[in-house]
Amino acid sequence: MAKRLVSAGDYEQLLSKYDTWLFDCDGVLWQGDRLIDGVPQVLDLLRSRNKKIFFVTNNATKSRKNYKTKFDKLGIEAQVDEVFGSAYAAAVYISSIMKLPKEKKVYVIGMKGLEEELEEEGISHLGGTDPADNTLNEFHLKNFTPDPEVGAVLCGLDTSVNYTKLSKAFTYLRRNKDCAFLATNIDSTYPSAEGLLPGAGSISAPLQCALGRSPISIGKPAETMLDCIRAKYRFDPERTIMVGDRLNTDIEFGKRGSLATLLVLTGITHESEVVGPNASATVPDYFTDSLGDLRAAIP
Ligand SMILES: O=C(O)[C@H](O)[C@H](O)COP(=O)(O)O
Ligand SMILES: [Mg+2]
Repeated sequence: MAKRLVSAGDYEQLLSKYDTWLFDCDGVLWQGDRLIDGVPQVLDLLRSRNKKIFFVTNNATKSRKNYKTKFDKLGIEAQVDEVFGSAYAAAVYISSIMKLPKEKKVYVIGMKGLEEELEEEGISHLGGTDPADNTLNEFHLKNFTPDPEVGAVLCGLDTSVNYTKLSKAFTYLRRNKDCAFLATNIDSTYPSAEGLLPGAGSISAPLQCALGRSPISIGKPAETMLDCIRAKYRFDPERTIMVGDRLNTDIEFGKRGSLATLLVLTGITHESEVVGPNASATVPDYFTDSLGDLRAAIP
């Protein structure tokens, strides 16, 4: 049963109980570029109490460096090394887990930040922001010569997705059974400042439909990102809490990592999915309306 946090005492108890705080970004810190009220003050409070903070986002449109720029612009103290995004996790997965040979390439449906993380890991890529792929011209197979070195297709949130990119990715995957089908994440929707939009899962879904096969999804709830944090930092899972807005990614991710979980209602999930007759089977340990509520614990 999820415990709703209501009093200053409830928030103070959370602060005392957990030393490491993992924050989802979209729907928790912000909606699009609109900062959620009280977030900077709560993060400052945690830092003043010497808490370790990490940002763990499935949003693959930005690299860790891009996120540092966004944090700076929004007036939130954050270091690049505290940011773990699904773009970074995908690059690490391809280089260190899949061990894609260096001569092989990745066909990308995604944005600049994803390409930057692949480049940081020394992974060759094509597609993505290439102007030749970002066209609304008709696509004809007779005009397409697939690159024989493509060994994986990687799909992330791409606000410029089109038939050419989907057709090239489809052709790579259909013609080469050894070509890996990867997704940075499969979130169905994206919580923009003005409301929900199709998420990364809705970008790879057409390929899933056309191919009859699902991608390997690297972001939350998969443990890849937690493995990336574990590879760099030591933390006690019993004194670590994951704060998120989506039950089937953030809260499931926390549970799989044996972390405590706090759900906030400023993103995807509604209270009726947490308590009552229609509650989801994936129940957080705690929930509250907004991360900003923790200001109540500020002396
Ligand atoms: O569609 C997506 O990629 C996601 O909605 C998204 O961007 C989630 O980001 P997060 O909530 O993990 O920060
Ligand atoms: Mg979120």
